[in-house]
Amino acid sequence: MKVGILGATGAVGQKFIRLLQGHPWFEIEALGASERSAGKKYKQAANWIEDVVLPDYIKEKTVKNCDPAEFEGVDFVFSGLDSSVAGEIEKAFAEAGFPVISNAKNYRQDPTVPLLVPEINPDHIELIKTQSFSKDGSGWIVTNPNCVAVPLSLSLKPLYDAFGIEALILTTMQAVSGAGYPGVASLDILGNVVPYISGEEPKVGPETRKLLSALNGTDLELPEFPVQATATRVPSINGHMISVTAKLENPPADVEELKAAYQNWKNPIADLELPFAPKSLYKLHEEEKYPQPRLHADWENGMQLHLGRMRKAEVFDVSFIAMAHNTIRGAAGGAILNAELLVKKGFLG
Ligand SMILES: NC(=O)C1=CN([C@@H]2O[C@H](COP(=O)(O)OP(=O)(O)OC[C@H]3O[C@@H](n4cnc5c(N)ncnc54)[C@H](OP(=O)(O)O)[C@@H]3O)[C@@H](O)[C@H]2O)C=CC1
Ligand SMILES: N[C@@H](CC(=O)OP(=O)(O)O)C(=O)O
Repeated sequence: MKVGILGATGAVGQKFIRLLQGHPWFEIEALGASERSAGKKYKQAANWIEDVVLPDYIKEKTVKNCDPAEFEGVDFVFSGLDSSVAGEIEKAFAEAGFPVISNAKNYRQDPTVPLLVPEINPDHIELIKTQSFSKDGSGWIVTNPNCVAVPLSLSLKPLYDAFGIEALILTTMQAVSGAGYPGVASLDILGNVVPYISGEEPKVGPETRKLLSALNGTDLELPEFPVQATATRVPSINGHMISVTAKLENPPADVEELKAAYQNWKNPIADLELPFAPKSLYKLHEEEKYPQPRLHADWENGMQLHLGRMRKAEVFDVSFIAMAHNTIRGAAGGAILNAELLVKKGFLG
């Protein structure tokens, strides 16, 4: 299938370009960005920050405006657009009949738009049928969650299914790549921790509850557990780490029962053979000093969810660490996996 990338010059857009090299189903046809970039060769428009060589055929592509009329012949688009413009542009593409698979936050809480992590809520893609962006239904939007909500929800899903969740307290340790490029000023982050990320904390609870909700007909039945989140920026490059403490409805008797919840959990996409799905979704680290972003974020091509420090908690019931690559599992890689699921389920192609 021929794909377009909106926001192709940005940090997430570049990750899409890198990850789509050699993809067995998807081929990059068109690259879009702002009017500052449109009309230039990609090599002139983008400041390439990936640590691989920029492919020749991408270097020489002319960047387009993010105008649906310029994307004729493209089967669907990935969006890594800045959220200040993603709302209008993604809507225009959906209205023009393009499926849009977005990283941006704008449509995540729209009740007709799936907020999708294939291993958690693949059934939510049915919501696409309730969308009315295009008259014939050919244009629609699917979003992937915030790069904290992805590892958090993946870490919670087996616990939610086995024990139920009553409340969460968590602190994030978010890598600098999450802030895009040039991102956080070096004088703020080198040898330092910044205890606040603007706009981050209010997204964590609502996105996690939407991901874990049950689809009843065309309605999502949202769980009600409260989430107390503190978002901090730390000087790691890739890999968002979260310290989670959970109050559960029916807590496990011991740590072994807690770990067994992950080992016994059935992954709903395990048999679909999606190219970007990690072979083993959960890596439960037994060493107390793991997981670590620098050592583990790239495992399984950046798509694995790392868990560690599983323990009974003195406050609430259980505590653990969750960690995943923020721009791969939490952004471009997650969006590619979403597209693969949508192909397999007959929504794309
Ligand atoms: N970084 C991360 O870890 C994550 C990011 N996201 C989300 O993904 C999106 C992109 O993030 P990131 O790549 O870091 O951001 P960047 O700022 O690096 O990139 C933004 C992109 O949007 C384009 N753009 C900006 N203004 C316009 C416009 N008026 N019209 C068309 N295109 C425009 C830019 O083009 P140009 O170069 O021409 O200005 C660029 O391609 C955001 O919504 C972000 O919240 C989601 C999850 C994780
Ligand atoms: N805010 C996140 C990245 C991000 O862009 O999030 P969102 O997709 O929810 O806007 C971070 O700083 O690490």
